[in-house]
Amino acid sequence: MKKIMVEGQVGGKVYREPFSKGVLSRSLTRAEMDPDRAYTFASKIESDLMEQGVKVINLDDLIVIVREKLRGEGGEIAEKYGLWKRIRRCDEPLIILIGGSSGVGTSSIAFEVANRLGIRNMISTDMIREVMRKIVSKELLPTIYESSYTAYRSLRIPPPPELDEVLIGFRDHVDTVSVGIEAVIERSLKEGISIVIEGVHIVPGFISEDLVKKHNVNMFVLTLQDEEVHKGRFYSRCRQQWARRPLKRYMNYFGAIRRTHKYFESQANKYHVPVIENIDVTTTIDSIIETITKTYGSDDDVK
Ligand SMILES: Nc1ncnc2c1ncn2[C@@H]1O[C@H](COP(=O)(O)OP(=O)(O)OP(=O)(O)O)[C@@H](O)[C@H]1O
Ligand SMILES: O=C(O)[C@@H](CO)OP(=O)(O)O
Repeated sequence: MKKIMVEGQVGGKVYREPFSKGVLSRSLTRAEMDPDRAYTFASKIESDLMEQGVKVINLDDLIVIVREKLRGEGGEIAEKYGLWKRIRRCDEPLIILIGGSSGVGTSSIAFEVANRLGIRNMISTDMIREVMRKIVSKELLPTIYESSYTAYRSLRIPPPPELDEVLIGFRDHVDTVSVGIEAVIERSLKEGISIVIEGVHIVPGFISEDLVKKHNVNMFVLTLQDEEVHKGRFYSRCRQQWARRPLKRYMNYFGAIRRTHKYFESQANKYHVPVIENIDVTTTIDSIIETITKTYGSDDDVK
């Protein structure tokens, strides 16, 4: 039996490729459909098209057929599938910035959001900091050789006693790493690459306004009001086999980390950045997706 061909366009050039149940089911699993059900659903789509004698189907028409069939099986997956498709087909890249004090869950949430939206690029600000450490000397920028919550220890000029030295150090540290973050955002925008950037250095007010005001650049701050829950996150992470960062260090500096946490909240409020209490992963993800959906419209907005 001859395969159905799917016809699309890339850069104005028409291409054709065989209909693949695997490709379609992967899109459906991103909309949180169970993998087995997704493959069965994709097989049904293929057999329906074959019964209708379809030889070539346009990609846009295929997406409409899938979405209509999903609506018949429950709206939530249809909506998530529609959002993902809109993001993938949008000309502009989606840049998502997820900040928050150490341990609130920025890495974990960033990974989940990237997966849900089918965004293949993700980078932590820790990694950006690591690169910057190779480029500048400790003498020139001593605070980036520290953690964000210990940067005060390397301030070249100790702050006046009336100021909070932890925050002065944190600001100096973040301000420097923000230069690297802006470079990643600018490159992503120039190359049209959607990306998720996460970490303690994503602080409202430290990244250029010209970048964060763009409608396809979305910043979020994660918080944890309950200090015991926050502490628990360090226990949970340090229990994981791959964890290399010592629990004792975070506990020793937990007071400083909480001061940066408070600073995140005040900066987010000052710059009107959405603050999400990261108690439950699914709720956090849904909250981020809901905000982004406003950028990309809902299913009904699409023709
Ligand atoms: N909503 C959540 N519910 C339960 N556990 C969570 C949640 N979010 C993250 N965690 C867990 O909390 C721990 C810390 O999360 P994560 O490493 O993402 O924090 P982080 O903010 O990236 O910390 P750092 O910036 O120091 O790397 C991990 O073990 C993670 O699995
Ligand atoms: O600087 C920090 O706050 C954390 C962020 O992950 O990095 P580290 O504790 O590994 O220095």
